[in-house]
Amino acid sequence: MGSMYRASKTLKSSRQAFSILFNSLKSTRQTPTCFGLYQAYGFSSDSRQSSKEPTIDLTKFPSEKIRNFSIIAHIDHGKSTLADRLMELTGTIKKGHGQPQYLDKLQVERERGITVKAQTATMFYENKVEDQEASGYLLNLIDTPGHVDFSYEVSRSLSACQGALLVVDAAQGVQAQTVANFYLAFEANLTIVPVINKIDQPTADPERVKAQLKSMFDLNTDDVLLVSAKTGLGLEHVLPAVIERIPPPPGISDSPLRMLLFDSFFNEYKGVICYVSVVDGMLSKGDKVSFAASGQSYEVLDVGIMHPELTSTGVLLTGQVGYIVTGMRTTKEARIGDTIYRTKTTVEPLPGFKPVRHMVFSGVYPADGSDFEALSHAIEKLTCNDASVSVAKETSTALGMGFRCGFLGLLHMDVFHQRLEQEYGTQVISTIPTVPYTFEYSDGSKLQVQNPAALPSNPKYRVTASWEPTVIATIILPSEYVGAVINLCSDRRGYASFDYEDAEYQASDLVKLDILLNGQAVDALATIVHKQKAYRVGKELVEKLKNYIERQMFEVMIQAAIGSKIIARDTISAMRKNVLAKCYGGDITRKKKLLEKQKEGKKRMKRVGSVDIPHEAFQQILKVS
Ligand SMILES: Nc1nc2c(ncn2[C@@H]2O[C@H](COP(=O)(O)OP(=O)(O)OP(=O)(O)O)[C@@H](O)[C@H]2O)c(=O)[nH]1
Repeated sequence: MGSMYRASKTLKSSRQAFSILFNSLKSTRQTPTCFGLYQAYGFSSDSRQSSKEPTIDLTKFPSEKIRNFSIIAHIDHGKSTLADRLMELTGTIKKGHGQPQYLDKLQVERERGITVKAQTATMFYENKVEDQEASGYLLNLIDTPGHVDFSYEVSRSLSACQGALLVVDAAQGVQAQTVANFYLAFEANLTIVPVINKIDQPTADPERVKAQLKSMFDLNTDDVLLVSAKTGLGLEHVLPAVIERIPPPPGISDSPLRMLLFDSFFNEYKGVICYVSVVDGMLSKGDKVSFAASGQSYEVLDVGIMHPELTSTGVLLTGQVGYIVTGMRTTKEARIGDTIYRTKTTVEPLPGFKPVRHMVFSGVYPADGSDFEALSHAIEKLTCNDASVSVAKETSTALGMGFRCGFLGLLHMDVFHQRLEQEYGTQVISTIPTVPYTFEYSDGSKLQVQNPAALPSNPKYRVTASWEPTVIATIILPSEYVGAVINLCSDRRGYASFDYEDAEYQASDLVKLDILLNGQAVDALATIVHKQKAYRVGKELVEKLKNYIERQMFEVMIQAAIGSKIIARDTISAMRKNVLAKCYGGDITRKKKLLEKQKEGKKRMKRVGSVDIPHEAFQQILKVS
């Protein structure tokens, strides 16, 4: 790679423009299986049933013997592999455990080879300093996702840490998410330990990467650790550096208990499991605790650490990170960022987390309308493990009852759908993702729209102005590609796995594009587009729909319209389809089978007016750029 070029560019970008990236990221969907939740969330079969006495004595680890750190990096720079090696080195997992990237526990993570959930592991390590006796330390490691859509996971994880290993690929050097994650850690006042990984690669150039770290982040080149998480080279220096450079957690052990609820998940047997970091004081099993935001109180039924599976310890001390089980039944009671304290004491609540700003909204509907309740339960449980999704009920004439969900980006949205399928066996139809737009009418009123269907097609007052959100995007690339990337940016109105932050709304010429079937608008297919693109998008939508809608007993007219103006149209001619035609009136079982098959087929259809639309049509429309 040549010299680095760093461009900050305000990209007028509705996230629709990310669809190329999104499509390339869409994994091959596999037959949904209900993934073993115990495995996914680190319950060994032991910890499910046994009330074994804790064997780990955490009282041996006062704050000065604790280090809490995250591993942060750009995608694929080797965080999870490094986490594996550190866990092996400390005996937390066995060498050759047969499952690389151990902390990537979700099926979606293993299939896509990316981390989407931050995972914590507690390790015990004997640190030997020359001429001194070895001393035992408790190290909490949090492996974090690299993709920008999951940066909320990173920022929450950092709140439970005092330091971070900033991992950089020795060949690729500093990339967009290296920069973004560095600043997240820097702003959180964490001590940063730079680690150049993959030095075993033939194209590795650690000296160049060291120079980047110095020039971009002012990190001292002498402090940079050189490792290969693959071969184990240089790894022996990592944990001593963590202990030496990262400060212990600053809490006060004889102050009243204060804990931060930084993550949670739902377990069918135990209810909600809360991941906590003990800021002050200590907690024991049987204690009564209250949650500041929800106002609820509970008895602590189990308390322990992630070692790396949930392991009861009976206590958690100041500075430690672990889990608590309280018998909490509904996921709504666990509000991420909440402060937990001992009931009947008064404490200052912790600052919690910045509210999430959702970038992309889409409707999520059960593929079979009757599964609404199942979808509702699945979403409730999944959002317990992914607090960055917003959920509100909505109804569509075409798709029935469902939810409007807000996501941090298109990859996040896609992963959420995949988790619904894989972990809860729920098949969903999602509507075209949209960013939130604002419209102003001639009477001076303004409308914020997260769902294109909610925008009147023929409003009472004329639209006088419209705005779309923008981002400040940072693209890091070798200088020889600058021209090509700038062209790509202006053409796609925003593209790449770059980093971005919210900027203000900008005026933009937006219109609502309706899709009509035999004159009736399909609310689930409505979209808001730029006026100049409306004709092309309308034509594409009509063509795609034509390919997916089968011939029916009558003619079907497909139209794209802006208000009352039709901008594209096509027709599917009528066909009489009699499934029993080939039965010659004889075999009754065969007749029944065919009718059953037809009924099944109908179930996979959504009816708009008199027209049946297959589920696939809705899924495929997502792919329109
Ligand atoms: N050659 C070489 N490959 C490595 C090394 N460390 C990791 N890898 C490979 O790099 C790829 C990505 O590694 P991961 O550990 O999944 O990277 P990650 O940073 O956790 O990825 P995300 O969580 O998706 O951001 C895998 O194929 C690893 O086997 C290394 O030291 N040398």
